[in-house]
Amino acid sequence: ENSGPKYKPVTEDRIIENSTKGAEWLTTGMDYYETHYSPLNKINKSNIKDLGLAWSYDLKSSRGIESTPVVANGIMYVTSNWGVVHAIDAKSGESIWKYDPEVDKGKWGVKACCDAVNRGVALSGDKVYVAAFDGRLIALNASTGKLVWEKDTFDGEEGYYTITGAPRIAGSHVVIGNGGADYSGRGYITSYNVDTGEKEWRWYTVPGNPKEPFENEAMKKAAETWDPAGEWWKNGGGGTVWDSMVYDPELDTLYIGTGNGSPWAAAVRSPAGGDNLYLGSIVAIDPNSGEYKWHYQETPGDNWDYTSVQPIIMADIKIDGKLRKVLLHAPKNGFFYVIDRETGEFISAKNYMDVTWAKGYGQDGRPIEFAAARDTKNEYLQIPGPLGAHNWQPMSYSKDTGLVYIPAQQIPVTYKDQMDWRFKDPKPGVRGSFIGRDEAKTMGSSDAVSEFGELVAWDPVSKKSRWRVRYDAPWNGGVLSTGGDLVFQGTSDGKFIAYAAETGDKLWQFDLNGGAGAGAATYEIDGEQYISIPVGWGGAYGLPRRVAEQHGSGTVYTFKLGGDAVSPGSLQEGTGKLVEGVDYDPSKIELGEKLYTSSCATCHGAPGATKGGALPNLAYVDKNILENLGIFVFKGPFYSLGMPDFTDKLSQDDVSAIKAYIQGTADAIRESGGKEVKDETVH
Ligand SMILES: O=C(O)c1cc(C(=O)O)c2c(n1)C(=O)C(=O)c1cc(C(=O)O)[nH]c1-2
Repeated sequence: ENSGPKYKPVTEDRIIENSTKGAEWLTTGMDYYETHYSPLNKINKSNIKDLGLAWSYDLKSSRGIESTPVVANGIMYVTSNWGVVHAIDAKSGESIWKYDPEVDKGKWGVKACCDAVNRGVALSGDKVYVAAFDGRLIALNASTGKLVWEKDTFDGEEGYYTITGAPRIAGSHVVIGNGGADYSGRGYITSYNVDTGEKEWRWYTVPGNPKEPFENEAMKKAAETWDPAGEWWKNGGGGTVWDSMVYDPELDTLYIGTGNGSPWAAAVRSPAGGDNLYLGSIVAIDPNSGEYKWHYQETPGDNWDYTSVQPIIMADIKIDGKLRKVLLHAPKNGFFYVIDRETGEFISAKNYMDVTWAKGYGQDGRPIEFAAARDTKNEYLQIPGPLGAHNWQPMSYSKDTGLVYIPAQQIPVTYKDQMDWRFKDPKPGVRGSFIGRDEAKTMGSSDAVSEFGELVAWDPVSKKSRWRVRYDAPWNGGVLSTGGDLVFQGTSDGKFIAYAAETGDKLWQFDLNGGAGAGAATYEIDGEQYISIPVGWGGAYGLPRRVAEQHGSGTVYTFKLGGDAVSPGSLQEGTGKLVEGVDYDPSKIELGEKLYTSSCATCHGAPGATKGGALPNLAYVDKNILENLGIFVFKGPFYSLGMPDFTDKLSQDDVSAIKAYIQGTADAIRESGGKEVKDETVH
């Protein structure tokens, strides 16, 4: 069937060998260390001005693209929404095959806390592995795209689980976690045999019912750090492993980052307090047995949606004159960690962005918190907010400069605990509760502090930044660093930029068809170096709002020296005109706002807050759509694209109230001369 050259199996030796050459990009983070760094240097400071588009490839998608391309045997593997895999000729940009797992989007879209995204594939042997949004781990023949095996990693217990992360290979095991901690859900990872797909082991990240036998010693220990009066176990407790895992073949250890608590408010989840292990932690696991080795908890007793799932990098660096095998980590909570990956020993933690929840870390590796950040009565200003000082966008560690390049941001919120909150008790006005979210916090915005983005060049040894580039807006893309002394980053305002790795001087820039999020990859074919970035605006911040004016179809842009391909255009999304003329009863606006907050805000944002992100802002839709809102809300024409069905949740009267709120807001904005409203619906 395969007409091309024979596919050379991807092995551990080959990944290790390639890490010093860089001709291929064999794991989502380049190699096992997941540095997002390549030694390739044909494209460098002296010739970067000649970098041009070699080819572009239309992913035919409209939501966030978050997958770093993986390149082996001249084939690039990129995923788009819901877990669709594209195999592309990495030199020409021609399609080789495409695999669509055909997720039932109407059924699963409602469970997307943060857009129906996918962060890429793993390669092993002659197979490529992807996890579909609906929980299936899928093995495909890497040269033909034919299905080899697939497993339901939810084992039929769907709840509110989804998968957005890339699987990782650890020896003969392929391991995958899931998302769902914002909707309850008990986090776990599962291992399958790479060849047969046979299930090998499962490791839960938080304990179950303390009255029942624990799965293992680690769960027993963990249960001592939760208050049983919190009844977290009835609904899950959180700790989902929805993004990073790294594998060290030398130590034969898998490192996972765990997610936030569910619900977010610690005082509701575990009233007597406690660290609530293993939330907000890095945990080392033996990939052969699935047994716990050690953990380090970055955010004890998470109270702020501070996931530790953000990309983990392995490095071997000198600290106090001694070469240490470490993990480098910049989770949501704003601190940069260096952890010994042999022992789990805490080496250092220092904030890389402003934080209002902790003053710093003690020698014991515990944060010194500010009391206000656990105030259960008063509203407080939380920095970082729930989208983090750094989210899933890959950071990069350059072996040449010794710096970590962090796509950082500040998105503050005001938080207030909802102490009377109950699991799965939908109420008008409780954000996201009609689509199953479990937060137990209300959120607002503050005029005292601003949102912005920053590219931070961080020295993990001196614990200081060497340079910073400031952006007006947050949610900028992942970072690639190269042996050409270059750092590449896509931005939320739709640029692809190259900086000098030592100084942060801007050297080159290219206009994209929309805001970028995914990290770039680089590889070499026939003596030429290529740099490739998949672009598609979305994700948690981008779903309801946008930064760039332009918004295009998901597109892979690939560059080379002297490239002169024609750049793809962008679509003009919507009219950009406030909706006008829908009849409504002004007395219903107040109820409408509450119902909107419970049902619509997570995905569509506040009406009029921006002109819309990957999904439309409802103050800017066509009059016909708002007039006929009921058609869309009850298993309507967008259901098959992932729009929830609000049957049994909203009545026709409720829909009228929501219409009144949207049209009323649009009218108010128009009357005020077009001033955008504040978005109180962050995350
Ligand atoms: O708690 C979870 O299980 C979970 C899952 C996900 C996800 O799977 O994408 C995100 C988050 N949390 C989250 O907190 C978050 O900020 C986030 C951003 C994104 C994204 O892709 O833009 N996903 C997620």
